[in-house]
Amino acid sequence: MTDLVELAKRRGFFFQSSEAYGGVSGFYTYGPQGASLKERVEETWRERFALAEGHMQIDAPTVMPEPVFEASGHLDGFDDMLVECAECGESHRADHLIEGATDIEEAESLPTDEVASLLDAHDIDCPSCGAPLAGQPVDEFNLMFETNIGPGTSQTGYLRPETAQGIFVEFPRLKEYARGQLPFGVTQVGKSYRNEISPRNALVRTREFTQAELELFVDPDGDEPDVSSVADVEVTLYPAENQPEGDYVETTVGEAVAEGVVDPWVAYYLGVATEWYETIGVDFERFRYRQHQPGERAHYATDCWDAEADVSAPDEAPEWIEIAGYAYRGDYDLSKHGEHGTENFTVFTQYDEPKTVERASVDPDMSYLGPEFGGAAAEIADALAALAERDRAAFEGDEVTVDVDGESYTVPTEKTGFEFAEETEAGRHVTPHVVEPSIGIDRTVYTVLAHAHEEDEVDEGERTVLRLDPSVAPTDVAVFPLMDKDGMGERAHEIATTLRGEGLDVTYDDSGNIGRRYRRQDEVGTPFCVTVDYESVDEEPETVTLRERDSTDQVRVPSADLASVLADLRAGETTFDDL
Ligand SMILES: Nc1ncnc2c1ncn2[C@@H]1O[C@H](COP(=O)(O)OP(=O)(O)OP(=O)(O)O)[C@@H](O)[C@H]1O
Repeated sequence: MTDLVELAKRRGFFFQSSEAYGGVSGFYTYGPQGASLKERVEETWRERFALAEGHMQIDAPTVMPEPVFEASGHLDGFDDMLVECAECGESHRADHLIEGATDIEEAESLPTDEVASLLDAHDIDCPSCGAPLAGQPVDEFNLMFETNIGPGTSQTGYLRPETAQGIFVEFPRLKEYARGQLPFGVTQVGKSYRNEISPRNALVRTREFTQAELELFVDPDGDEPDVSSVADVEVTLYPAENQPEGDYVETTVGEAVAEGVVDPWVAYYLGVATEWYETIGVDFERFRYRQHQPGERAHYATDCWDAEADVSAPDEAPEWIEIAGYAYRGDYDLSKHGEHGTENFTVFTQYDEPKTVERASVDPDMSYLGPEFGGAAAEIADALAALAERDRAAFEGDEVTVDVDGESYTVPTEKTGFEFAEETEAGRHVTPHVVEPSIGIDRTVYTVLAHAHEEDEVDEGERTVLRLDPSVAPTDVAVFPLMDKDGMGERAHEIATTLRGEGLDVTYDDSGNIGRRYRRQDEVGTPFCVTVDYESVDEEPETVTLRERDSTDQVRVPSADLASVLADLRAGETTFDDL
């Protein structure tokens, strides 16, 4: 990681923020190259996950009030295990220390006291100063950043730990925009915040990061998805039962669905995602979808697969990081907001044909039931309502008997308010289930850089090159005058301006010898360089040298054709060899 992080800093991809004040860990600034690369990765995501799929996009606030996170479960449960070193005061993820020192894979799912005993039993030391951590308490630490909304402490708010809540909370309005038709999808790209105990590995674990999330709302009793458009997409799967040592399964999305290996909705998005990862230049030799172990999944999720990338440097041991999660989340999110919020989080789905349904009901209150019913009137009313729904015949006699907490109560039937009717229903209210592709943009950017990063030999000697796909490279083309004299500088400026006018991102560089300039562009991943030389200014019609980054091959191209040649090369409609 260090070579890449050093290159990223030197060439303006990313660097630690606020270094003038000593820096603060877990916060990174994207420099000129990185900001552009990140923006392009986000843009390609939007094109594939929102525009091509016909989904909505929203942009919700990053601060949300406390009740949102009470409902979502983050306030109670969004914790990591913290152990602090008594010697140096550094904080560490206790579960990560256990995983590093033992065969235990998901220490996160163990109780804190057990993790504390494991720290003792395995004589685990502080990674920062080497002092023993034995005897130190392990605590649950909530990862949300808390803030006050408005002056005083009147209202507590939190920085959102995931963009998803902004979508769930607005569901009652969003469903109107979708005209109440399921399935429909809502996307959002934006910042999320987690007060990570131990931020590390540059962009991989930060305290402020960008997520791109899609929440697809589906009818749990509706049709299965049509995966035909991505059925042939090849995927490398690492199913739960094959972990940790077993084989990967090389298959297609279509086969994975046919064989029941992946939930069909999740599989559809693994297909969409794979197409997207290909466009941004992820190396599939170092990429897999790993299924969550049952104990690792959130209790409400029925299937979840993480996209994982190996971001190790060449010749180093693999270093797998999670870059995204693709999950079937059931109705958990909307049910919770339905229970806590004041709006309706269900959707009315219309049947193809109206249906006749039987409705049986009882008096919902029954507070008139006297002391002989032990003050259990409300519970008796509930039990009778449930009985009416499942067994209408129980109300045919003069009395009806129900059990409440092991006690039997007999109520005169006329007092139950039992009613029965047949009704015609046009549809029903359902709480949609959620299918969620949740992508970390920063980890994706990091993967794209790690997979593009190479050292190779060219005529001019050893070089560092980023073989970035032209669709995400921060600069489309660099324009150089061979020397800034004899009109070459002026022509190069004019050509740069013309190309900018065509919508290309162009760098102009006239400093240092030409070899050095090529090398600089190779290091930031610029796919093509144009050089204006003596031949260019002397000959009619004017030609320039076009150099390709990966092969370092050069051809002469008429200046007048440059914009269209570059457009074709970027779109993959022509190759450099064809020129
Ligand atoms: N601290 C972070 N820094 C950068 N990206 C993050 C961070 N936490 C989460 N992400 C990104 O958001 C995505 C979805 O978030 P999710 O809640 O599934 O992550 P997670 O499983 O908690 O990640 P981890 O287990 O690595 O903490 C992740 O796949 C990752 O790409």
